[in-house]
Amino acid sequence: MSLVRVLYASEHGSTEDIARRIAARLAAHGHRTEVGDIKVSPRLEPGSAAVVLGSAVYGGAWLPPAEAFVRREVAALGAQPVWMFSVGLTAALPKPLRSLAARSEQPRISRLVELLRPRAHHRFSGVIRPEHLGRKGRVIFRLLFCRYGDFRNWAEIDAWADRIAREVGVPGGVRGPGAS
Ligand SMILES: Cc1cc2nc3c(=O)[nH]c(=O)nc-3n(C[C@H](O)[C@H](O)[C@H](O)COP(=O)(O)O)c2cc1C
Repeated sequence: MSLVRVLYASEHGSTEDIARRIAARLAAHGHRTEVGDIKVSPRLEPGSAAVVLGSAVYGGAWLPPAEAFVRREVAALGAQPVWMFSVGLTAALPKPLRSLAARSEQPRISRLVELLRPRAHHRFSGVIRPEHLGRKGRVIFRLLFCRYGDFRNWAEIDAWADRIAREVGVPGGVRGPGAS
């Protein structure tokens, strides 16, 4: 059974949980998986047949270690199918802003997607708590009518992982940005 690496960068843990859930789901489909924290292991270990790569989004960008990882490992990643996911706060926004944010371009992340040309790039909602923000951030958050909470949609995450589980090992004719 070929190995699928699920690699993540997380600041407060919500992206790590999503990465572990994706890996568990892939394992449930019979794939061999390994989960890795990019901050701890900043190189792509050899031996995988596919990679699922995700980062929390801060200031419209992936966390610096995740961005650096993509740029450093672009050649090795290009030799195997890659799926990307970003974890942000779309669901924390008030309704009128939510769909706008979901559709809006995040240029720094788009550049990574263009570089890696993953089979898919998916944006998940994560977790936002008052203690994650400074005083100014909390004021802005309130002024924008944002909500604190855990907005992870596990059914959506499972469904995405299930699609990956089905596609791993299928020759890569569908390779392309495929942002969703
Ligand atoms: C200071 C700060 C800045 C953030 N900036 C963004 C952002 O630009 N875009 C976004 O979608 N989410 C943003 N978020 C939300 C985080 O991506 C979200 O809380 C995510 O779940 C964090 O993942 P982690 O728990 O793995 O660190 C921000 C959160 C904080 C605390």
